[in-house]
Amino acid sequence: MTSSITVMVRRVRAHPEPLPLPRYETALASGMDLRADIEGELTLEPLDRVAVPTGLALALPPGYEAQVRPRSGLALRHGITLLISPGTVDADYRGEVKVLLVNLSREPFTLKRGDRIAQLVVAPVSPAGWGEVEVLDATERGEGGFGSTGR
Ligand SMILES: O=c1ccn([C@H]2C[C@H](O)[C@@H](COP(=O)(O)OP(=O)(O)OP(=O)(O)O)O2)c(=O)[nH]1
Repeated sequence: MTSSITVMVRRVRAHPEPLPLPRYETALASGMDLRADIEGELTLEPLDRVAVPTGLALALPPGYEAQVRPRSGLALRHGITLLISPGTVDADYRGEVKVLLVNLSREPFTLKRGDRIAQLVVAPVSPAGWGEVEVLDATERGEGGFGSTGR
C-alpha cells in the first residue's frame, strides 16, 4: 500500500447542488472521474470542440502533476474522444481544470451536468536537466521504434 498525498481543491462554480468530488471507484484505480460542471446540457455537433468545465481548481503538491485522460467507455460508446490526451495540469496551475473534447462521431453528442467525461490521474514528476553528448549509450533497441518489434 502506497501512502496518499493531499491535493487541495477549490470549487470555482457556486451551485445549489454541487457535484461530488472525483474519487477512486475501486481500491487500486489510478484515475478519478471528472464530471462536467455545466448548467443543464451541452450539445457538441460533429467535429465541435469544447473545453468542458469541471468546476474544480487544484493546488497539487510540488513534484506532482495531474493528467487529464479519456475514459475508454465514453469513447467506445459514443465515438467522442479527447482531442488532447493526456492533458497536463501543472502543480502551479490555479485555474479551473477543463477537459478538451471533440466529437468525432457523425452524430451530435449531448453532455449533461454531472456526466463523467474524463479521468484525472495524479502522478509524481521528476524535474529533468539536459546532459548533452555527441554519442548516446548503446542499447538493445537502438533507434528502432514505431513498430520495430513487430505486431
Ligand atoms: O486538458 C487540460 C490541459 C491543461 N489544462 C490546464 C492546466 C495546465 O496547467 C494549464 C496549461 O496547460 P498546458 O501547459 O498543456 O498548456 P499550454 O498550451 O502549454 O499553455 P501555457 O502556455 O499556459 O502553459 O491548462 C487543463 O485544465 N486541461
